Amino acid sequence: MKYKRILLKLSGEALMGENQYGIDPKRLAEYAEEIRKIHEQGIEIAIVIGGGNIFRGVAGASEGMDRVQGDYMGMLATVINGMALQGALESIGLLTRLQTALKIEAVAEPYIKRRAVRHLEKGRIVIFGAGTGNPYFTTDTAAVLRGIEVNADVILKGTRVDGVYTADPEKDSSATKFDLITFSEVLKKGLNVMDTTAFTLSQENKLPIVVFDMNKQGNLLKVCKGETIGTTVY
Ligand SMILES: Nc1ncnc2c1ncn2[C@@H]1O[C@H](COP(=O)(O)OP(=O)(O)OP(=O)(O)O)[C@@H](O)[C@H]1O
Ligand SMILES: O=c1ccn([C@@H]2O[C@H](COP(=O)(O)O)[C@@H](O)[C@H]2O)c(=O)[nH]1
Repeated sequence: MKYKRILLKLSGEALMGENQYGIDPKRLAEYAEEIRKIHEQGIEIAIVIGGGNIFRGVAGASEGMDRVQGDYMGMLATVINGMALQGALESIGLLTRLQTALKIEAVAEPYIKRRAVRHLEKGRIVIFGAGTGNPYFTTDTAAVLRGIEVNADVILKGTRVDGVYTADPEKDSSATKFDLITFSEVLKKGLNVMDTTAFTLSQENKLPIVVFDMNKQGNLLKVCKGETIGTTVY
């Protein structure tokens, strides 16, 4: 395997599956199965999951809600997704821990870096919920932050697009995909597959990101084997 320890970023929106809102149990089960395949290869797995299938602070703010209030709601949405993923992983026999940046002690451990690392060393899958715990951030940035903190080898951004394109492929059908691109180019060209803060933090800490299609069976394992899947940002 190419990586010993990974930080997997899963899109909240992707959890909707074919639905318009919420969590599709079928999609959740598929993701759990993909994660099981890499776990059995001995890879240490930390996960950050988004909340876009439930709530985003900017969406609330655009309808008159206080932005900070909305952001905390978004962070709580990521905890709901984290709990759902935890349930799906445990139902197929994987050991997990959910740690949250906001204290919700009845359902999760508080985020403690040293403890997270110990869980990883013991082969437990660690899910980080509630993003960074601060408003005005995203779970992409949280993924890079936690990736750096637990010393992951790479950020694997599993999403519904199969890489970084010259423009948003969902809006521009003539956009073409990069196999490899530098952080500087991504930032200079304003490619928005992740937010600028996430890319900058990764660049400063020399932590590569692989953007790949998580909805294609076997892709996660292929990325971990080092096959050329998606786009590597370095
Ligand atoms: N240059 C680009 N290359 C590839 N994707 C791009 C680009 N610009 C914008 N995108 C968009 O980036 C998005 C990445 O998907 P993703 O589901 O991870 O978004 P997200 O907002 O982080 O999700 P969530 O908040 O639910 O976790 C896609 O919707 C894709 O269309
Ligand atoms: O560190 C963080 C992470 C997230 N938020 C809020 O949660 C939502 C959902 O996260 P996505 O990354 O968009 O999936 C986000 O829109 C923010 O409102 C946050 O405030 N801080």
